[in-house]
Amino acid sequence: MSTPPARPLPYRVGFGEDAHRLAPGRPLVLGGVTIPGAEHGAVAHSDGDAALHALADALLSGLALGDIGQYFPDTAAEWQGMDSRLILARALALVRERGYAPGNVALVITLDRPKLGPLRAEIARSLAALLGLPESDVGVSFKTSEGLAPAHVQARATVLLLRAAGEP
Ligand SMILES: Nc1ccn([C@@H]2O[C@H](COP(=O)(O)O)[C@@H](O)[C@H]2O)c(=O)n1
Ligand SMILES: C[C@@]1(CO)OP(=O)(O)OP(=O)(O)OC[C@H]1O
Repeated sequence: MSTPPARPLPYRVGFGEDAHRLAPGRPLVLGGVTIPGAEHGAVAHSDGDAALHALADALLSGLALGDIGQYFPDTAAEWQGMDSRLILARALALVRERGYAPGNVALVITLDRPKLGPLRAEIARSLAALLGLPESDVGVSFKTSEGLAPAHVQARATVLLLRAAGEP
């Protein structure tokens, strides 16, 4: 996929989002964490981790590198049930190859149930490890849809990309 070389800006900002319908009898995975006791999980080709999909798209968008569907088509049998941590790792590699690295990230997950607040630290720790960031640079927020979309999980992410030291 040919993309024009990024201008060597010292900072770049990216934004991504993802949503999945929820259905009973499947796990709910968010930020690489399987949510204990969740009665509904994401309907998806992969493991349906909307938080990692939003973060991966945020990384890609900061350098105009398209979106995750271009790298992992949801029609390809090889990605059926895939661990979305591989998607985030690929987006991170593409960003790093171009001389950038995440500075900090902000993630909002919209989910009516279950309450994710008790898992905030675990989710932030998981994301920090996947991104190679301190937890203090990983902002994780939770919202409900106020009953508008109870069978739906959505995530939105913003990332600040920093030009790596020593890059020309
Ligand atoms: N799955 C969720 C959703 C929300 N929270 C917490 O509830 C607060 C209120 O959410 P509203 O959408 O009604 O504003 C929110 O600020 C979160 O702290 C949660 O823990 N898990
Ligand atoms: C992750 C991929 C590929 O399995 O599919 P889904 O798991 O359905 O997720 P979505 O964000 O709808 O599309 C992106 C695809 O790359």
